[in-house]
Amino acid sequence: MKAAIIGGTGYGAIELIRILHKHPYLEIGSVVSNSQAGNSISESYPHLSEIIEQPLEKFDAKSLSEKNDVVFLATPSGVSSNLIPQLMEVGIKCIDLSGDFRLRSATEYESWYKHSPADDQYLKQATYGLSEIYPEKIKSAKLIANPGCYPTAASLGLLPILKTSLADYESIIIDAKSGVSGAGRGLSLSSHYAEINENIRAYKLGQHQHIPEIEQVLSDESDRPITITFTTHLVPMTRGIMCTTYVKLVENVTTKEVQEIYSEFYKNKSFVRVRPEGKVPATKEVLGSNFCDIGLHVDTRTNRLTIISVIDNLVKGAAGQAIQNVNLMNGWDEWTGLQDIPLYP
Ligand SMILES: NC(=O)C1=CN([C@@H]2O[C@H](COP(=O)(O)OP(=O)(O)OC[C@H]3O[C@@H](n4cnc5c(N)ncnc54)[C@H](OP(=O)(O)O)[C@@H]3O)[C@@H](O)[C@H]2O)C=CC1
Ligand SMILES: CC(=O)N[C@@H](CCC(=O)OP(=O)(O)O)C(=O)O
Repeated sequence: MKAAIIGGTGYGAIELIRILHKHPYLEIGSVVSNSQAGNSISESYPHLSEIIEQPLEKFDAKSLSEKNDVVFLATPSGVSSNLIPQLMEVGIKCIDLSGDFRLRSATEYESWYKHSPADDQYLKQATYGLSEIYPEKIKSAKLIANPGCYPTAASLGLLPILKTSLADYESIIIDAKSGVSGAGRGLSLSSHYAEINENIRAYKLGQHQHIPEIEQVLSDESDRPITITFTTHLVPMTRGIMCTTYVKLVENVTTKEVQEIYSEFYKNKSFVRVRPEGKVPATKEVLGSNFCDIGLHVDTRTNRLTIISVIDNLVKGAAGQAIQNVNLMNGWDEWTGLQDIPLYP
């Protein structure tokens, strides 16, 4: 089968290309670039020279659907809400890496994303692609809203405890850190070397666009409205997200008992690794891979659970999970094309 990628010279697209290069059943059919059509991808990314000399194309929904079986959109927020209706009209399946189809409520787009939502009829057709939680819905989906990077790490870390009666649902605090590639390839003052090197900065306090996304999935899965305190930090590394999440417990339980709940919850999920008691993961332990690693600690003095969840923002947080979803949609093994062990050190 063939895949088209839109947003061709962005980081999400380049990560899709890296994974698809090794995928046995899915090859790159088209790469669309707004800014570089007519050039080869290796002109923008010399590390691909003589490996992938894909010519970059202009967007044309009909021609993409004739040459490809699936389209990945790795475009900035506000772009795929216009492109996906055109692609769905010509009958091609879409996986959107942006946030344009993740929220169900159109009004939330105006307040959190500051742009108009996609047409309601298309919003309604989107399946939220958190692979470990919604595999059955993903299998039959025509449009996948691939989860955001922070929501992937935060939700996978929180859901097992929220599915028990042990959590105080009003007590959730997520302290999140991301490497700079999370902001994409575009230049900005905050990712300027002198601004981020040897520096840590909290940003978008109380305003991050991932707040409603995380609240939506947590509320859906625990059958009650959940609100969170969520603070993001930019840290001086290239890739990686760590969410340090705090939840008050309403009963006395030990770390070992919570660890067993998590191991049971993820027992058949290849990409979520729950660390044994006393061990917590670091971002480098998932670098370049599709893993989400989770470590747990119950402070018996405060009866508070600390959850550490780490992912590579460009793999499990974007391109890797998108490929995992296409694997599910086609009945292929979830691991297909995603077998890489993390790059270490
Ligand atoms: N970086 C990350 O870790 C994650 C990113 N995401 C989301 O995935 C999407 C892609 O992210 P990322 O690749 O990092 O972003 P980048 O900024 O690196 O790339 C986006 C690409 O989209 C294309 N583009 C820019 N403006 C337009 C436009 N107006 N119309 C059409 N295409 C345009 C450009 O490529 P070209 O000119 O070649 O078309 C650009 O390079 C974003 O929505 C992002 O929020 C989600 C999870 C994690
Ligand atoms: C480090 C950094 O800036 N990260 C970005 C992640 C954005 C992202 O992935 O965007 P969507 O999920 O909304 O598509 C941010 O915090 O806005």
